[in-house]
Amino acid sequence: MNIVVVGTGYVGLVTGVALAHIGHRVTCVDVDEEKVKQMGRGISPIYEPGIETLMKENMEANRLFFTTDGARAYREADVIYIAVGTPENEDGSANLTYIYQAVKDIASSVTKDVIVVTKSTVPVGTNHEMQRMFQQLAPHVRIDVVSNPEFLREGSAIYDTFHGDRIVIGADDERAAAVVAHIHRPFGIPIFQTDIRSAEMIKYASNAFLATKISFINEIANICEKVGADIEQVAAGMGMDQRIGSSFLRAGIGYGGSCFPKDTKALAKIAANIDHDFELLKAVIEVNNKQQRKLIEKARERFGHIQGKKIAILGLSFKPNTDDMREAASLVIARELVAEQAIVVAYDPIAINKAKAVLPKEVIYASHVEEALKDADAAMILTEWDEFRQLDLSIYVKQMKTPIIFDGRNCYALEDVKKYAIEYYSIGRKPMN
Ligand SMILES: NC(=O)c1ccc[n+]([C@@H]2O[C@H](COP(=O)([O-])OP(=O)(O)OC[C@H]3O[C@@H](n4cnc5c(N)ncnc54)[C@H](O)[C@@H]3O)[C@@H](O)[C@H]2O)c1
Ligand SMILES: O=c1ccn([C@@H]2O[C@H](COP(=O)(O)OP(=O)(O)O[C@H]3O[C@H](CO)[C@@H](O)[C@H](O)[C@H]3O)[C@@H](O)[C@H]2O)c(=O)[nH]1
Repeated sequence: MNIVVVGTGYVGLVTGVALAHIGHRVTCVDVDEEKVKQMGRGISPIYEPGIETLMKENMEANRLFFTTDGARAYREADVIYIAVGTPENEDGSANLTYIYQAVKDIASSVTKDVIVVTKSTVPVGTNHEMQRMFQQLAPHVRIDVVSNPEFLREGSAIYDTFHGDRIVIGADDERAAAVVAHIHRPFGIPIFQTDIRSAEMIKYASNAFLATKISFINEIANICEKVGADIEQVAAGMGMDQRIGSSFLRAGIGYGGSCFPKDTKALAKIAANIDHDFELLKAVIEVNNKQQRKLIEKARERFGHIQGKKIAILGLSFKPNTDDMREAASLVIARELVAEQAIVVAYDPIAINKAKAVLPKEVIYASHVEEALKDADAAMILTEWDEFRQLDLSIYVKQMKTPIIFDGRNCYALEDVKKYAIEYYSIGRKPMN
């Protein structure tokens, strides 16, 4: 079977590589010539653990190809996966420009029947609109649209693709659903087949639910700080109840990334469009916006004002093991610190290059942790990279002017911090000073 993947971002590239790895012949199409050139040399344009090894292996086995020539790829395809971006419009709704462009590109090229599988996250009704467009733009062939939302996490995308909890297939046509199920069967992951609209909704509802768990635990953390309870203990005790589950109960400075922020807003907008006021979800979003600024509040409380203070930021990406800066808490925090005329020195093991393009120009970059901490008045930990979790705490004492840590990801056990002359403020736990 000839499979084509449209868009080689986090989802498209991982999907293409994984489908090739289970034996399919896969051509990945992107409009970005530079990216395609890089991938043709076996270089991944994104940082994702394990991806380059799998890319090279499958390219060498002649199963994985990269091209900008979409027209040719679509002509020869049996199944086309769409994995282009669906970013946020100004009003919070999903921007479907790239989706509809891909539909037009495919419709103008295909000469035989084909199945189009939508991996991108799209609002309910979009796959049916795509189906309608195909019927109008390419009436000479049969094109079946299948919804197959993606659930991988950045930083563990390869693992998630091979070990996911479910593969959701939403289809109107049984034959098309069977073909997509057949393609995915080698993964050995349970397949949940449903109608298209439910499949589209499963994706938004799943992300909104996970975001709700995070905002919920963050609110509990905020209360813990005031009543003298410890959020780590509370989350551990809650998580032992299997009805609650222990995952996604890590309190911190909120969720970021390319999905939760935009997908929660898009779902609130989907609801608003049918005159449903999704109050709970709007509160989840509001709590997150406040939570991202928590360390600034703590610093203000501690210092009075932060003008002229040298602040070391440790961690810039929205989570560890990725260089993705989309909606990272560091964007909000660095901007606010710079606006208050603090001196900001930032370090991240992987994301500095991407960060330079989006953080204020006043931010100074360090090439290692010690350099960032040197003579700093305070450190703010924004991403829980292993490098920070495993850092010898004496380094803070040795390097900083005043060893004051604002830890937005609860990287250290309080008993460990207690052994050092460190002032330590974290999330949902008592301060150590
Ligand atoms: N990033 C994630 O972890 C993740 C996980 C699950 C679902 N999703 C969803 O998957 C979709 C893709 O997300 P992403 O983060 O991979 O996006 P991305 O922005 O990283 O990549 C999109 C790619 O599509 C390419 N593209 C755009 N229009 C094209 C066209 N007409 N033809 C060929 N290529 C085209 C772009 O050049 C880009 O390389 C989104 O809907 C997102 O919500 C993302
Ligand atoms: O207990 C937790 C878990 C996560 N986070 C934060 O939540 C954000 C998202 O983390 P994660 O879900 O691990 O990463 P993503 O790559 O954004 O993956 C989410 O978004 C993807 C895109 O839709 C989905 O495919 C995944 O299933 C979904 O987990 C990050 O900022 C994390 O720091 C917390 O604050 N506490």
